[in-house]
Amino acid sequence: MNVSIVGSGYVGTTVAACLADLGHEVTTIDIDEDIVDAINDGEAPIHEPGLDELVAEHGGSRLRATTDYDAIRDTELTMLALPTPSNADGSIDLQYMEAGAASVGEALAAAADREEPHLVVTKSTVIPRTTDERLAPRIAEAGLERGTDFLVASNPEFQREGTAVADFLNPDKLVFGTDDPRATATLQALYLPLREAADGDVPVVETGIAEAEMIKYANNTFLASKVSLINDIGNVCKEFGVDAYEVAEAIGLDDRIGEQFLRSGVGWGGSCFPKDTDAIIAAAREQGYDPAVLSAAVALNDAQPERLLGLLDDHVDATGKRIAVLGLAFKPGTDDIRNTRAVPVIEGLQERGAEIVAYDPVATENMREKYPDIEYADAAAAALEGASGAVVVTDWDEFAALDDEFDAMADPVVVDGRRVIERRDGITYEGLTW
Ligand SMILES: NC(=O)C1=CN([C@@H]2O[C@H](COP(=O)(O)OP(=O)(O)OC[C@H]3O[C@@H](n4cnc5c(N)ncnc54)[C@H](O)[C@@H]3O)[C@@H](O)[C@H]2O)C=CC1
Ligand SMILES: O=C(O)[C@H]1O[C@H](OP(=O)(O)OP(=O)(O)OC[C@H]2O[C@@H](n3ccc(=O)[nH]c3=O)[C@H](O)[C@@H]2O)[C@H](O)[C@@H](O)[C@@H]1O
Repeated sequence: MNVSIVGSGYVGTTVAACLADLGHEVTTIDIDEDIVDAINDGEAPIHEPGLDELVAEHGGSRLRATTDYDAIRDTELTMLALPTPSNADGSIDLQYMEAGAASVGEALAAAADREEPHLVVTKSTVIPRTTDERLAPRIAEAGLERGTDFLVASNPEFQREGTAVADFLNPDKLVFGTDDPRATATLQALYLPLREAADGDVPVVETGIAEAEMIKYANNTFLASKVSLINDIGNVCKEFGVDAYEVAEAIGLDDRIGEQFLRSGVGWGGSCFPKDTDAIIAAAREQGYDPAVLSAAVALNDAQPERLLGLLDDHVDATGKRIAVLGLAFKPGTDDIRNTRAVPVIEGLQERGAEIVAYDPVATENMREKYPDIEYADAAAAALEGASGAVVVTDWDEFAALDDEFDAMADPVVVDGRRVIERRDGITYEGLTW
């Protein structure tokens, strides 16, 4: 199948490379010429395990990139994988989606007759009814008729950063939100090679467009709330001196609860959980409903970094003291610092007048751009040397191996926000929820 994908970022590039690997002819369209050149040269523009190999194999052949929207005319289906950031009030900013949809419409309108309507698929995460009410009208503006010239659908993406390729190729489910059997048939054909190559059966959810859009928010906000709930329970555990990780392991054995996403600590960050939770809360409020549990999940998440620092305060007055921050990325395996819990931790330490020395195996340069004035160490050991306290923000494996390095601290107080460090003799250890 000939496929085009508008927006060649984390999602667009991963999906494009995987679809090319499954045998489709794929063209990505991006306004960023560096991204376009990289893909055509066989180089992945972003870092994801397994992506370099796929782009090296298919880039410039079955996988191409361009800045020219006219390329979509030669394809049967266009996915929109454009950013959906937050406005200042947390609501969704649809400017990129609307601009992309309008450009797709213009490109399609300039083409001569086509036998079948072109399918435009919303891959990005958008509020229910966006595809119908905000995107389809922008496509039609160029003089096209929905149903005759084009169809729309929603096919949300559930891949995670750091495992995006593996997640896309072996998804827990595929969601096809459509209002026309021709759109469903096209999506079925698109994903047939994936389903044939996947390790097991891949359930397909055929549903309406708004339902598909909502499934994505429900998925992300459920997981974010699950982490907030275990953090809430973990905070209670801490009050009683109970180990929240032992509790989580036991409750995770109940199939109705499930063992995943029960790691309590300093909270959730990243490019999507915070933005998507804020966006669906804002959209619900606009409809006149205030989602109490989701709002509480956000409030609890916002409070965890200060609880972490409160435990540090119990042992050290950080004013004028050297404090090590171990981990800056929003989760291990990535250099992404978007909405990382390290930001409120750093700001809380700055308010206390601490002298911060930060370390992360890969995210230092990104954090340096945001906070150029704090000190960055090139190893965890160097960050700990002479420090009067250390806080652990990201669960990098390498922190679990730290041992003698704590001996070099001026005052060996370790407050662990991710349960990576074992309690041991010679350090004053506080776990956030254990
Ligand atoms: N990053 C992730 O792991 C996941 C993201 N999502 C959702 O997917 C959507 C896209 O996210 P990312 O891929 O992370 O964004 P991104 O920011 O990495 O990529 C977006 C790309 O669109 C390009 N672009 C912007 N305006 C354009 C235009 N008018 N025409 C052509 N290209 C344009 C940008 O240059 C950029 O390369 C969002 O809605 C996000 O919530 C969903 C699942 C996972
Ligand atoms: O919409 C998206 O962009 C994606 O958002 C998340 O993926 P991602 O943000 O890459 O990372 P996760 O592994 O979900 O972790 C999110 C945050 O939750 C935290 N977390 C996760 C699990 C846990 O048990 N405890 C916990 O604190 C992580 O440290 C991290 O800060 C979802 O898991 C994906 O399904 C979704 O496609």
